[in-house]
Amino acid sequence: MSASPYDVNALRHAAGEIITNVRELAAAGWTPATSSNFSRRLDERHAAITVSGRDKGKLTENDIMVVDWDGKAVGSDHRPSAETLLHTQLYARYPDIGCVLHTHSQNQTIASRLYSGKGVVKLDGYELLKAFRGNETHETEVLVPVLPNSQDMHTLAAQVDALLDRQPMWGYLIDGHGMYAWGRDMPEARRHLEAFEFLLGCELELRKLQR
Ligand SMILES: CSC[C@@H](O)[C@@H](O)C(=O)COP(=O)(O)O
Ligand SMILES: [Zn+2]
Repeated sequence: MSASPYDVNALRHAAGEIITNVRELAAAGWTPATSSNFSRRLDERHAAITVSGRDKGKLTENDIMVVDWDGKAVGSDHRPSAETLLHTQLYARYPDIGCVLHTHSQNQTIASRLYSGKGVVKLDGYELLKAFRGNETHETEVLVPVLPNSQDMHTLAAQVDALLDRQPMWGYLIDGHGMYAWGRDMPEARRHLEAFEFLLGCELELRKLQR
């Protein structure tokens, strides 16, 4: 029997981490109707990612599989997330990225609709901006790009790459779709995702009050 191309213990650990964290994100209502997908880097060529179409609130080890940077399944007959390329492009580009989270919360979806014309949500002056790695003061701004939605992941991935060529970022919105956020590991990716969610919620509430 040939050896596995990835560390099976690393997979087990990554799967446990995804399952625990995603259960909490799902309980918050951020993964409705089987939407959303989640991944964790295993090594310099492989990531653990959710199987396509599964109920993200009820994940088990069977719902997590391995892919390479081309988005191809490794050692599994399951179909990886339809949006696998949006995860693997980040791992391939940044060796220090260890976790990518994609959710469909109501705040993320509504903000993506409201700001798709501008193509960006500007977050500035919030203390919570310090939740993003590298920020040490509220006196800064974080720009959250809003990309047009597409069912063609190569098109979306090319747009993300073009953005990353211009500016460092920890996440983006897709119009009418949801949010991608990432970090060096699960706690950091989750902190970034939660900060985006909170701050987008603030912007939406402010818009209502300012009407
Ligand atoms: C159930 S509609 C949402 C999907 O089209 C997609 O955007 C999504 O987030 C989940 O796709 P999946 O293939 O399960 O990873
Ligand atoms: Zn999605």
